[in-house]
Amino acid sequence: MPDMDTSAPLLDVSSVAKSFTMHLRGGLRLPVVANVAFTVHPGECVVLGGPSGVGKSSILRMVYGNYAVDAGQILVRDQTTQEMADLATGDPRLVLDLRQNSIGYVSQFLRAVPRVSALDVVAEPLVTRGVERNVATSRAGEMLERLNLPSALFTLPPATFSGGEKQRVNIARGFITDHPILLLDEPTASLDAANRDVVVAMIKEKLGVGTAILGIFHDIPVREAVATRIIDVSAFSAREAA
Ligand SMILES: Nc1ncnc2c1ncn2[C@@H]1O[C@H](COP(=O)(O)OP(=O)(O)OP(=O)(O)O)[C@@H](O)[C@H]1O
Repeated sequence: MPDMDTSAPLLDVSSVAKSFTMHLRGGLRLPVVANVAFTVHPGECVVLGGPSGVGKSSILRMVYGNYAVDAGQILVRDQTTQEMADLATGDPRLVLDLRQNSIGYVSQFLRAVPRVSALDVVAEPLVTRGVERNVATSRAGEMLERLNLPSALFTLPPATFSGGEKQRVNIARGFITDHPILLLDEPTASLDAANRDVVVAMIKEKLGVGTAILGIFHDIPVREAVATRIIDVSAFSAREAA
């Protein structure tokens, strides 16, 4: 594998703009952000800050390829080739490849799949990467134990779990792989103090091994504990500029 160049960014966003078109409102265009530009280097935790509605989640979703961009580049270091690949203009296949190897995402809410146990939900990203199922399941169990999920829940589907239990399953699933870039959308929003501390420790471990993290953290103590840099997304607001 090529050496990791720690001075080079893993994520390089430039000139990104996004507006939403409201088709049910006669095609009204709602500008959200423009000229979004930042980089994230190995071992950095860059936090997107700023008031509600300013575009933080939209930026995270564009970086994961969930929202199309109107303009700009989202360069992601491809773990396989070590080249920068433009996720903003790439085809869906490139987006899926990057998600498999290079960029992970912990959304705010778990998308519960009926009848799949919590253990299997967490183990699945490892299994799809070729890890033997029993090894993946045992790793998943360790992650869930660390996050204090009662072991009686391990074999149950998370659909009926509490908000905080679902969120812990989601975090375990997002942290079980070693993607070099990790996107976190308020991973501690529904957690109690003890579990928040576990997640903060898990984030710091990721940073320690050179993972580049981009996240949204409304919880101020968590943000202060993990952020290496805070970007005020108001600076990219397309509404103020309009
Ligand atoms: N799919 C969508 N369709 C239309 N408008 C959207 C869509 N997603 C977001 N928006 C609008 O874009 C703006 C930015 O939303 P976004 O969720 O990115 O803000 P945020 O900074 O993450 O807010 P919060 O801190 O409240 O979560 C909001 O005005 C929102 O209504």
